[in-house]
Amino acid sequence: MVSALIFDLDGTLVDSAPEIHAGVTQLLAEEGLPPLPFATVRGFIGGGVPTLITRVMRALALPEDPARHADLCARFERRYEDSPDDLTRPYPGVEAALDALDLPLALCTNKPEGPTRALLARLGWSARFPVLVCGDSLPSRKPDPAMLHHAIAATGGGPVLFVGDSEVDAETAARAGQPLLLYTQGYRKTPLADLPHLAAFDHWDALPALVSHHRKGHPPA
Ligand SMILES: O=C(O)COP(=O)(O)O
Ligand SMILES: [Mg+2]
Repeated sequence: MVSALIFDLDGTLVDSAPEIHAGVTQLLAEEGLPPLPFATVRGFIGGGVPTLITRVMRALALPEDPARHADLCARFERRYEDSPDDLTRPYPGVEAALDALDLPLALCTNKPEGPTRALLARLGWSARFPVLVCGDSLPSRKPDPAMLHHAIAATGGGPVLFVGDSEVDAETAARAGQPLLLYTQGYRKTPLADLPHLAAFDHWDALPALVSHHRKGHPPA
């Protein structure tokens, strides 16, 4: 019997790619560097801010420089938390689906805690997720399974269903031995068939019934 639902955030509950692209674009402009295409930056989302900045630096063939990387991460995160563009929106049907679920909900996101809390407050979602495990909550980030293990422990020990959108989420679920419900409209680049998952869904309207179907038997991942 499933006792909690654990959600990824970016690309799963919300489309944050326009905001992340705007932040990267401003950062690059401040550095006197050209912008990267939207689709390129969207494809860099999923591993957290340090991974995003590493990918941006590589895409522009910038030399590996840990001090510059740290500086760019810090500046990106400051802007991310302030969200001057306010471009991030829930995917269609998310709020109704969350309202319909009668299980404890938690977030397990590689987005840092500051921007996560600020976004939840802007969306009026702060009370929805009593448990938050964010990209800077623990020494490691997804796909290391520690974040998911932490979220499971904090929601009563499981069993859980993990809901995510990306290669990172599929690897995290597999390494944690947990079943994944895969949202197909996020930032995944790999064909669905190549990612381990219990079930997939294209629209949030389908999620409550999917959860009802899987919560009783809790089939193995
Ligand atoms: O911040 C990211 O890169 C991704 O965050 P997510 O784990 O919520 O998809
Ligand atoms: Mg995601």
